[in-house]
Amino acid sequence: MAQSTDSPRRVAVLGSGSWGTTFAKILADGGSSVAMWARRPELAREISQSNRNSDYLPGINLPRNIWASARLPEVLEGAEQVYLSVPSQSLRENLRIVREIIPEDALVVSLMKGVEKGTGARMSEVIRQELGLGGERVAVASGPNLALEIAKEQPTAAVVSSESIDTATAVAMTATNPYFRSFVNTDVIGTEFGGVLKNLIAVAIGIVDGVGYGENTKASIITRGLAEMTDFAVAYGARPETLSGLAGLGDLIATCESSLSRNNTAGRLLGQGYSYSEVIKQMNQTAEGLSSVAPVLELALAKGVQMPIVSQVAEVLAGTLNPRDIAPHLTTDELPQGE
Ligand SMILES: NC(=O)C1=CN([C@@H]2O[C@H](COP(=O)(O)OP(=O)(O)OC[C@H]3O[C@@H](n4cnc5c(N)ncnc54)[C@H](OP(=O)(O)O)[C@@H]3O)[C@@H](O)[C@H]2O)C=CC1
Ligand SMILES: O=C(CO)COP(=O)(O)O
Repeated sequence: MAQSTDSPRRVAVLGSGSWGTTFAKILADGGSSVAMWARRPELAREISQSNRNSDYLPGINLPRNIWASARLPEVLEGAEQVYLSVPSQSLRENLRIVREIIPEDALVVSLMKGVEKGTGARMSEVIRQELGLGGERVAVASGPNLALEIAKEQPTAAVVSSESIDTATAVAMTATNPYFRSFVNTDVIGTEFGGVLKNLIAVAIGIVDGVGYGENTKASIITRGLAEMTDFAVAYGARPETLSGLAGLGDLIATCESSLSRNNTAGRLLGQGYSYSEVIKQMNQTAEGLSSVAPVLELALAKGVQMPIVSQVAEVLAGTLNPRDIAPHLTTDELPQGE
C-alpha cells in the first residue's frame, strides 16, 4: 500500500547485495524514496544510472525512486529509517563507520539472519550496542523471503518485530506494497533466531540432498529441525508461536525447499563431497549458516539445549562426519527419544 503523505518518506538501505537491493525495491514500490549504499562505486553507478544490479539481481529492473552511492553521508542524510543488509560478521565494523552520521531519530532495521561469532550476539543486539539505541528505535524483518522471487514481484509475507509495537508498525507500513505484506510482532528474539536457525537446518537439508537421500529424510530433518529451533529460541526467551510463524516455519520451508537458497546450496555441495574450504571458494554470495554454526552451538551449550542436527552439520563442516551418516537425531541414541 503506497503512503498517503505528500512527500515520500526518505529511507536508506546499507548493503547492495541480493537482499539489500530487493528490499530497496520493496520499499520503493511501497512509495518511499530510497537511497542505497554500495561499497563499490561502479555498482552504485549501475543502480543509479541503469536501474539495474546485474551482479546480484540479473534481469531485474529497479524502480526509479531508488538511487545509490558509495558515499555514506549522502545516503544517510535525511533518512527516517535505515535498513541494514551486510553480512552479519561485518555488521559491527560497518556500524562503527556510520554511528556518527545516522540521523538522530531514525529507526534502524536489521534485514540480516546471522549471529556474531565470538559474542553470539543477535544483529539487533549489535545495533543497540554500537549505536547506543533503546529497543524502541530498532526493528528486525524476517520471513520466507528468497530475494530473487520477491524481486520478480511474487506475492510474499514477512514479519517485522520490535520491542515497540509502534516501531514495528511504522516499519511494516513502509515495507508493504502490492506484492509484499509485512505482519508485526514484539518477539524480537524469536523473530531473529528463527531466521538464524532455519539457515542451519537448510544446510542439513542441502547435505542430505547432495548425498541423494529423498523426501522422508528431508521431512524428518525439517520437522525435528523445527523442534530444535523452538527449544533453542524458547530457552533464550522467544515465544514458541513465533517459531511456528513466518520467521520460523515459514522461512524454514522456503529455505529448505529452494535451490535459490545459498545455505541449501552450500549444504548440497558438502553432501556431494566438497570440503568446507572448497564450498567457501564456490559461494559468491553470503551463506550465513556457515558462520552461525559455531556461535549457535556455544549458545545452546550455555543453556543446556540439545541440537543434534546442528551438531551434525558442524561435524560435516569440520570433516569429521561423513554426510551419508547425518541423521534426524543423534546416531548414538540408544533408547527411543520422546518426540
Ligand atoms: N538473499 C536473500 O534471499 C536474503 C538474505 N537475507 C540476509 O541478508 C543479509 C545480506 O545478505 P545478501 O544481500 O543476500 O548477501 P549478498 O552476498 O547478496 O550481498 C552482500 C552485500 O554485502 C556487501 N558486503 C560484503 N562484505 C562486506 C563488508 N565487509 N562490509 C560491507 N559490506 C559488505 C556486498 O558488497 P560487494 O558486492 O561489494 O561485495 C554486498 O553488497 C544476510 O544476513 C542474509 O542472511 C535475508 C533474507 C533474504
Ligand atoms: O533468508 C532467506 C530466505 O528467507 C535466504 O536464504 P539463503 O540465505 O539461504 O539464500
